[in-house]
Amino acid sequence: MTASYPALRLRRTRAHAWSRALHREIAVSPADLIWPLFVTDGDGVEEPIGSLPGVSRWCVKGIAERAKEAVALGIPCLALFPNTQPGRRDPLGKEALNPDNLMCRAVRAIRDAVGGDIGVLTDVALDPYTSHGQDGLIDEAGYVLNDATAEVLVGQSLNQAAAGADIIAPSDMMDGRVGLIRAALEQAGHHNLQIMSYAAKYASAFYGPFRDAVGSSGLLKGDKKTYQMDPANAEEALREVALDLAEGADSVMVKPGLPYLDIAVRVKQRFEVPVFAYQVSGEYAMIEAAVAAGAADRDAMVLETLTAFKRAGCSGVLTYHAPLAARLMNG
Ligand SMILES: NCC(=O)CCC(=O)O
Ligand SMILES: [Mg+2]
Repeated sequence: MTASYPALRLRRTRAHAWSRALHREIAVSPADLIWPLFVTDGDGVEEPIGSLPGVSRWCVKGIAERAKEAVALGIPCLALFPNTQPGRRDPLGKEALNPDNLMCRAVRAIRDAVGGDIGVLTDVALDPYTSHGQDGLIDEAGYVLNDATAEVLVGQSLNQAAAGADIIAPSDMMDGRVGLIRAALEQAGHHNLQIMSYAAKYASAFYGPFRDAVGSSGLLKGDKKTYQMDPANAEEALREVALDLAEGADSVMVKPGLPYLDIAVRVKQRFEVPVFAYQVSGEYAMIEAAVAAGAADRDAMVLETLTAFKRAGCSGVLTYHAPLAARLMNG
């Protein structure tokens, strides 16, 4: 039984800042953020990414500096993505298995710089390493092979684990790979290594700037619709999540973010497990374009979108705005 107007006036609790603070249902903090970073070769290199204004690729040393910055800001985790040199890309993505590849060097540099003060999430998929830009191995027709790819992903995961990764994050959408990776990690003694699976990753138009950032956009022919999900499907996302949890994922991700908040809500309500969202490159670029057009207040928009993820039930958000957001939250 609830009162009705005028006994009930919902504006009463909104009348003062102190009261709004008192009645706020959720809060966002730097601890909710995962900061994605792009790694490139060289020494003292910072390469701005045209389609992601304000975001750069950093050399390994630069990544170590960003790790120190993240620790100072209270950001608990970094996500790494390599921009592999063209000469090191091949149809099989073999560079993913190189213990001295960009990703592994960056993990070790972060460890040297800040020890265990920050978590390092490493992306598992072959698109930054293949000469065709697909996330896995392809047949003559260009179809991405599931089981052959999953085998390479296991090797890639073990390679990242050996370098010191804290969270293995398979983003490839092959069936069955979480179980295979989990079994291999257990067998290798990595009992506490987390898996955050990109469980519901959609074949989205919002990934364009990311492909520029890792250098795969010019290589990719066709699309990724035979493995990433159809944006029309929600029930299928719940099946994807159920499968990855059964195979040993510790947490699951929904990607992209804002256009798929309904998926995040349904996953959280159904499974009651840690859910993360990836506010992807195209979402970042939309905010920056709106700001550049004089149509938006960046700080307010960034904080509002992060609040929305938290309200939807997400434990955290991968966002390129992480350092800005942390600064704003820290006041
Ligand atoms: N596997 C990571 C991504 O595909 C990121 C996409 C984006 O930020 O657009
Ligand atoms: Mg799946």
